[in-house]
Amino acid sequence: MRNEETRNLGTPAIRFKNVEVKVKRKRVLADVSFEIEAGCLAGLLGPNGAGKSTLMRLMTGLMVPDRGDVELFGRPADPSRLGEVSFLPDRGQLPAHLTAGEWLGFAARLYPDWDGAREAELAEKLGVERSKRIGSLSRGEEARLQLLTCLSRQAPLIILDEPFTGVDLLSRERIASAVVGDMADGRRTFLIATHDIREMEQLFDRIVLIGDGTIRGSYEVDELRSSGRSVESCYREVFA
Ligand SMILES: Nc1ncnc2c1ncn2[C@@H]1O[C@H](COP(=O)(O)OP(=O)(O)OP(=O)(O)O)[C@@H](O)[C@H]1O
Repeated sequence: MRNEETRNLGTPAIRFKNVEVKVKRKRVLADVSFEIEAGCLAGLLGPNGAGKSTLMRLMTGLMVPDRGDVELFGRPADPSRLGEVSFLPDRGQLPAHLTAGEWLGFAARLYPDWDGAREAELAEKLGVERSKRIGSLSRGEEARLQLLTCLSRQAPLIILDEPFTGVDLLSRERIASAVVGDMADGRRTFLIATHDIREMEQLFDRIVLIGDGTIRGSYEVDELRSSGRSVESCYREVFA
């Protein structure tokens, strides 16, 4: 668990209350309620098609629920709050004709909260080559550039949807601890949807499990460990 003194234990960073979403008359989220405390690094875990990406899109305010409320830091999620949210979408596409360096220069002008010093430090850690054209990047290289873009902002809430898609095993481990773990100092809140449970397990403060559009449980990872369980064993118990 992060340092309690730096965690805001008051208003939750994320709050879903009785949220329902239908897409083409199919119920994708049903009566979803959970909270993530500010300063926490939380994992959103669940099988394919469980509703993780839908839930994350609701937080950007770019999608609205059919029922229920989504709040960030005590106020309704809304597109006007995108300045507070750094979002890495699951199928985001960067402009293929730009080089990585040109894209980063554009992003620095686009986002008022861009941190140039952090960008330089993370570019090194993530091994991003500025001269490469985005259209010529491999999936894993593009994923690193997406992560760099997202983490170079100072937004208080960071939402990452499958940040490691295409990234090789050893790099996933290194990026998880040296990049995400280092930044999770209790001052910002992370929600990360991932299937890479083993690499992320040590970093999570909380996990929220979702299956078939409903919340299957929300657990403090310290409490899980003190009852002799791991994130992976809990996932298996719930979804096996
Ligand atoms: N635009 C859409 N049209 C039709 N069905 C959709 C649409 N968006 C989402 N769905 C459906 O909603 C369900 C949840 O999708 P979602 O992308 O949120 O799942 P997920 O948990 O992120 O899955 P994965 O782990 O595979 O990325 C799926 O059954 C999906 O087919």
